Amino acid sequence: MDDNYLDSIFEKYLHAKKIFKNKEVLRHSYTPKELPHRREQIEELAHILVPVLRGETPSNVFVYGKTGTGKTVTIKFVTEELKKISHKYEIPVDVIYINCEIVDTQYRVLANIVNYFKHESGVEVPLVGWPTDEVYAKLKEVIDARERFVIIVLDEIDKLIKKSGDDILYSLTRINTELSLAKVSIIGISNDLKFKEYLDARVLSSLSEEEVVFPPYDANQLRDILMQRAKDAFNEGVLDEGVVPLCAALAAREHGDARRALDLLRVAGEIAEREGASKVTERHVWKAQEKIEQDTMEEVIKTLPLHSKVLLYAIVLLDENGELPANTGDVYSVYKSLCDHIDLEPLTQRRVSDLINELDMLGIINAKVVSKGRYGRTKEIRLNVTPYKVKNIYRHDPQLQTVLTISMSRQRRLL
Ligand SMILES: Nc1ncnc2c1ncn2[C@@H]1O[C@H](COP(=O)(O)OP(=O)(O)OP(=O)(O)O)[C@@H](O)[C@H]1O
Repeated sequence: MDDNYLDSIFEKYLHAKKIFKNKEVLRHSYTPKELPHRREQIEELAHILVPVLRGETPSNVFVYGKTGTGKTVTIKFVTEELKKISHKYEIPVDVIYINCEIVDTQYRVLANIVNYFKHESGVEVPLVGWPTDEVYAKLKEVIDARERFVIIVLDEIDKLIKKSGDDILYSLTRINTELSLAKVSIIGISNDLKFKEYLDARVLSSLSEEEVVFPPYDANQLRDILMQRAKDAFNEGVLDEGVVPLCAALAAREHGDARRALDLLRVAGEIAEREGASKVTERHVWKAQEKIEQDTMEEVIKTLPLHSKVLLYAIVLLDENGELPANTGDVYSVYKSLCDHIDLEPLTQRRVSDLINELDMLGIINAKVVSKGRYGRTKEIRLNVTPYKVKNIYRHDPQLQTVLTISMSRQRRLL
């Protein structure tokens, strides 16, 4: 390789203006000192929690809003402030934050709460193994060891309820009647309002004694949020004027998601940095948008349930064979042959039709209903991603190994 060529690359990066001052500021885990456009929600939450400072139990709260509307960051911000001020008033407050996407069973939630106090109580519940009743009994014992307020934040509470039912909420929302010293309140956070349908009426009414709604941000609000973070994240003068407004406008179009807006800004900066550019421009934002969309789609395809994966693979085979658009019946028969091939009990055609709608909603395929005159209506199914891409994503998927090893000629015979 030409030495001069490498030299010039090193020179280019060495002399490139540094884009980021502190990239951490743009990460999801960073809690900013100010939260523009969340004043109303902060005040509502403070109003709900203030009884703590008077020695009274605050109501349970249900917090609802679409993804990226600042629910988690606002709750963390308000509970941190509450801890500070209650310290001043010498009122012991513990805030236990649990992400139910990760901690998604009744046992694990209870164990997490007990283990939060392990330094004080000396009790540590193992990840599995104890009878749930025993963990619950231990939880009451450690919490009630002294007078205090315990606020349990259950983030993504819908995931927990869908997986493990609402028994846990039934116990936790009633726990105060079984305690003599401590007082417990629950803050449940969700971006899926429909999950309330899964709750028993009594559980629902005690969980949502209070409700705080987080509306999506509009483009102007996102712009303020980005401006405030950009100040600390980027070096002065490196952001072209149109960059922040474009990130804000693109994220507003998506449903006002601040996380998406921050990702766009960060990825645009990273792309500019990699190019050795001295400024982040709108072109970098468009590239960032493309990259994020690709990454998201990949993740969605990777994490589909098994039957949807097999179904998608059937559509890929039809595409490779030049047989798209196909109707539900055609897709079903290839799906069924693939299931037989890997010893998987096929779902009914009706259920598969639902899965087709889901893949359509996720944007992976396009299923358009077309009228066939007096023969009724049918769906025309097309693939929205390249077959190569799907195959590449599934190449290392252990669940699909048997399907992937079907030879080309065999695949043709399945069709
Ligand atoms: N008003 C705001 N000011 C500054 N940053 C914000 C604001 N709102 C949201 N953010 C930032 O946007 C990102 C997403 O926010 P957060 O995680 O709180 O959203 P969420 O509503 O809990 O979303 P999800 O339901 O997907 O968990 C975080 O990085 C957060 O710091």
